[in-house]
Amino acid sequence: MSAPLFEKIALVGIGLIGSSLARVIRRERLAGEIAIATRSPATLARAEELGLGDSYSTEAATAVANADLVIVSVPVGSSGAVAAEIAPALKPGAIVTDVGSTKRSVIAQMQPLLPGNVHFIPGHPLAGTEKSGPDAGFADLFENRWCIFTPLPDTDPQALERLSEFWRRCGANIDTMDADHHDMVLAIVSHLPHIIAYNIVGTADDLETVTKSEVIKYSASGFRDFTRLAASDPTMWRDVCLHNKDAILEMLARFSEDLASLQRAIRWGDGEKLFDMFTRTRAVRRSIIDAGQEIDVPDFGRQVVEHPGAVMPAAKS
Ligand SMILES: NC(=O)C1=CN([C@@H]2O[C@H](COP(=O)(O)OP(=O)(O)OC[C@H]3O[C@@H](n4cnc5c(N)ncnc54)[C@H](O)[C@@H]3O)[C@@H](O)[C@H]2O)C=CC1
Ligand SMILES: O=C(O)C(=O)Cc1ccc(O)cc1
Repeated sequence: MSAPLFEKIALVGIGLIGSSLARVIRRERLAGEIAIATRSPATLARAEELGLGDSYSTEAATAVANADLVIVSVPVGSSGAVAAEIAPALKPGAIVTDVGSTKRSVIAQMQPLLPGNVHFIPGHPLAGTEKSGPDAGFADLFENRWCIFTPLPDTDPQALERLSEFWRRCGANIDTMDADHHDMVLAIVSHLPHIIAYNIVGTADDLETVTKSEVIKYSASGFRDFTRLAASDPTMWRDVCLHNKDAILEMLARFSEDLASLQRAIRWGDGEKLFDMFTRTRAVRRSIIDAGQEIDVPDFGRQVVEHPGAVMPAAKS
């Protein structure tokens, strides 16, 4: 049997993403040892019950000691606190990465605190569900999904290749881009859809006295799709909104302008404009499906994977 890719992997945070990693690392034998740390004793106990690792601690510093690869999978607003905790305990030469949904803020929080003798490579697997916690993870989560790295100017190519190989063995396809570009692309393909979902479900909930329980009774599949996204973890999405503020506000401004234009077309009975727009958007979905980007999502029908290249607005000049 060949040697594992890493002697010891430490997982800091063992929710949906951390526990999916634990499961695929075990299945693919990517580590000689899996050390798990998470802040909450109840979550840690559950991870142990599920047998996700080989050692367990509420102290991140304990888990990362002697680890060759450290993967931080916590809400992006906690990245700095985790970096401060692990910094003194990291092994020289270790690779430290994260999975956060925003990259500029994570880099700003972590990089200044990490020692210069480790390889910090920010990452983001574009794979997830609306669920959270250690029970929600599954080993196939990253299968045929993108993992984006936003390397820093001095990132060691060999460390990047080693981390890329790790994610490929987890089933992912690799892409690299700079952090600002990542944050803008993700704002439109992932952050705005969630914000729009939270908003529409909130509006429907506010109308509940008018509609009585009809929102639940008659919820057609369109509304149900929004409720799935709007059921996503509140802490995680609060942090995404606060930590990708600029890009999200820019995309929201564009979105609001386009919505006003749609509103005007409806008010003035401009059927041609509505038809043309709906025809254009139908083609976007077609091209995503043709690119092989449609996947199964556990217990919720079909979902279209966000692909960074698909709907990028023109760059600001
Ligand atoms: N949920 C999703 O679909 C995806 C999430 N992400 C990113 O992955 C990261 C983790 O998300 P999930 O696994 O979904 O969240 P989760 O809520 O399922 O798990 C978060 C874990 O972090 C732990 N934690 C929180 N603060 C901590 C701290 N200071 N020290 C140690 N542990 C701490 C929690 O106890 C929990 O185990 C987030 O940054 C999120 O943006 C990335 C891709 C998809
Ligand atoms: O559940 C869904 O549809 C998602 O879009 C999951 C997701 C959430 C956050 C990410 O940064 C990446 C993927």
